[in-house]
Amino acid sequence: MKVGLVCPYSFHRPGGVQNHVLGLAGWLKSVGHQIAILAPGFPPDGMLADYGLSDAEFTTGGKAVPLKVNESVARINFGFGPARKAKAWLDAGDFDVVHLHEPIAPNLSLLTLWLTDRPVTATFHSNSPTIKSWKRINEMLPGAVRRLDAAIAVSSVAAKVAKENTGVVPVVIGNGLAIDDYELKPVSGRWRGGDHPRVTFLGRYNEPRKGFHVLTAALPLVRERFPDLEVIVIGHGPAMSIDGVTFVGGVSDAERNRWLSVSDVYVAPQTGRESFGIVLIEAMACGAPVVASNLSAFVEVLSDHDGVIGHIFKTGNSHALAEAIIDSLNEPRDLRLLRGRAQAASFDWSVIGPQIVAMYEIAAENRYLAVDEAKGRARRHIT
Ligand SMILES: Nc1nc2c(ncn2[C@@H]2O[C@H](COP(=O)(O)OP(=O)(O)O[C@H]3O[C@H](CO)[C@@H](O)[C@H](O)[C@@H]3O)[C@@H](O)[C@H]2O)c(=O)[nH]1
Repeated sequence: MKVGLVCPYSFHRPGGVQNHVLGLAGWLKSVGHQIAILAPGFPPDGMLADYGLSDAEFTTGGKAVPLKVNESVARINFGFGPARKAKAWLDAGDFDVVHLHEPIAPNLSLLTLWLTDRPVTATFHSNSPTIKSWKRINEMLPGAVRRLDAAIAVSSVAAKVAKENTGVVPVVIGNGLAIDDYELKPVSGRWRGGDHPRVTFLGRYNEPRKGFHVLTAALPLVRERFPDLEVIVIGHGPAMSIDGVTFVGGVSDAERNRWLSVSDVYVAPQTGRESFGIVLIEAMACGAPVVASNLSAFVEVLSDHDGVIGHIFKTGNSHALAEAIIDSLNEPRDLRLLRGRAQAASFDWSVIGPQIVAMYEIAAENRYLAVDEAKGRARRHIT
């Protein structure tokens, strides 16, 4: 199958949707499909190669501009320039299916949706309260969302938001990861990475919704019990200095996984609007015990047949977070290692990828039926 994937967010840095598109493209290619990616920005050196992709498989949709949305900064683009690029990419790609991500906002995915006559599958990633302007765009331009041939959401909460914003009822298929890229180190001593406990935070620490402030406020309480606690912060953001906290910056995926594999607790203190929580899966893949806020997407991702893996604390409450970290540090390090790893493996691309391909097949069938029906209507109109 020739698959064209569109990501509306700039590829200049890692992000949940970007990584999902890259991972999916890499897996599709590995099982024999032809892929092409269209997204704003330019991927940094090595980013495509890390996923087994070549430079020729990426086309830039132009420069992105930062826009405040969903308590985050989205780097997206829209307008005639990106539309021209999308049209040229569609013409050159001659795709069997076009897979758009987040095509409900004014962005490159929505432009591509307007421009293509091919079967379209969409994935909804967002968990933001209904955005009135988006809802209005979808009501004003019913051809846009109704044009989708198949729809996916990454979690139940993302499906609910998609339905509220567009009326579409998507099938839930989570984010994927390549489990073999994540290192699972055996536990040999009291602590996973040396002679003292280590807590790790991962993500855009300057974005309030990622909840880094909830963690920093919890640290003094945790240190009363574990004075030698080391705190590692992985992620892009402005220079910051906090006593006892090491900012390692934006690191490669391999380096990120290495830190996670020597962490005694991975803390996810996000305060809301998470649609899935790929970071939890990544941490569990590396064997890190998880302490996470009580967000519905997080609880869904952390739940296996025996209940919730790790510790959930009251969202935004630093005291509850401190207690959860202490409880987690007091448990044997290997308690949930294999259970977390098994949960992460259930999101391996070998599991998630075929479900997405099935949605491509549904999109092709639905498109065929829609075109056939339109032809029938035209014939009835003529006779
Ligand atoms: N290598 C590396 N990876 C990083 C770094 N910082 C973040 N990442 C990676 O970037 C990805 C996104 O992380 P988040 O910050 O948690 O997600 P988001 O961009 O807000 O994504 C949204 O969509 C995702 C996909 O559906 C959701 O999973 C997520 O909950 C959220 O709603 C994860 O794979 C994470 O490991 C870094 O410095 N280095």
